[in-house]
Amino acid sequence: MSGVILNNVKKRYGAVEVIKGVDIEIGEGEFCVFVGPSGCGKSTLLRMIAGLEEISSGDVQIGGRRVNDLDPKDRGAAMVFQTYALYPHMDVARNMGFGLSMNGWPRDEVDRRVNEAARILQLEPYLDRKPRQLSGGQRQRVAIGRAIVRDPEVFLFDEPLSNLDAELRVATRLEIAKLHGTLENSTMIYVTHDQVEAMTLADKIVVLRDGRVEQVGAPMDLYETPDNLFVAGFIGSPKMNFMALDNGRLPDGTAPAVPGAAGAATLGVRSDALRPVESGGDVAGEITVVEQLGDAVFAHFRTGWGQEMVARFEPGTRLRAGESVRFALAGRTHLFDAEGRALRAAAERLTA
Ligand SMILES: Nc1ncnc2c1ncn2[C@@H]1O[C@H](COP(=O)(O)OP(=O)(O)OP(=O)(O)O)[C@@H](O)[C@H]1O
Repeated sequence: MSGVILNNVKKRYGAVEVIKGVDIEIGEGEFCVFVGPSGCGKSTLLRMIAGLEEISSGDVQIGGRRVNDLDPKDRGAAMVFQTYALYPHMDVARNMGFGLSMNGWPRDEVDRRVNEAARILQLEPYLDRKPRQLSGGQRQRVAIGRAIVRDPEVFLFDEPLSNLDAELRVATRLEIAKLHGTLENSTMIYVTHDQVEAMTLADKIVVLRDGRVEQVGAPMDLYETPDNLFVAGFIGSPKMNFMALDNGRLPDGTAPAVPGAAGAATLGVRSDALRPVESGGDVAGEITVVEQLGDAVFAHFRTGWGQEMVARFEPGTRLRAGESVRFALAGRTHLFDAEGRALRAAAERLTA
């Protein structure tokens, strides 16, 4: 039993409340990602689980035990930080085993665990190198190794990829996903502001905003059925297109073919749910920028009422800035009320 439960957790710095009552249940072996914009409280929440920040009120449980008053080292959690903070004068093996040695573990057991972590992370060829002789990705693997040797119930990752360049970020992300597969039953909590990392790694995503949970769910549930405008706009790339509705009509007076639109304040549609048409359709505009990505073409266009939107075209489609385009809504559409809450009943598939 190594799940993590947060029960009405709050954090105050003086008079300022930065975590405003958070309830989350993370099952044993689950990979849970906290995602949200800068300053929403992701790191604070993770540090409260780790024991690096005091909990102002509420409970944190790890493996069924309330850990609020336990020292970080007694919580069964190991944290991997954004800056790997390796000891520059120690080789890789010493860096990984140092914490255990300091806690009086026998040499044989430290060596055994370091070798096992090095095997899992494919660091065996580098065990006697110093950190300066490693790439950024290898250094981050050593930092992860330092957590693995402790054999924790819960791994806590605080933006571990943000110091790596784009290519290494993808490679290390895949390694972390594999690691989760290898270390069966170990629960992982991972903080990022990058929704692509969240979508690709998580079993469960917790979307945070301003110290509160906006929605919890599996990646595709959040993508397909966001609870509100914030989650709809945050999850998915490119961002969902939003159009204001007035009595079911778009700002240019068009009534889009969406059941239930009359009661909604905002219509949301992803770039792949806009089907190009020669005439008629629901939305028209002029292309401003064309992005050729190889496996897709994204056309950014400006509608007659001056709104920037984006549509996905098939690979190889030839488009130019300045061209006029028209689209029918041809896929899942999302409707939101004036408070930004999803109106679920109307969010149904259309075959326009
Ligand atoms: N020691 C502190 N004293 C006062 N306010 C703090 C302190 N530490 C963090 N905060 C505030 O708490 C809020 C949450 O910070 P936190 O670092 O958890 O956000 P985050 O979501 O991890 O952001 P980022 O993605 O930028 O790291 C922020 O508004 C921050 O300014």
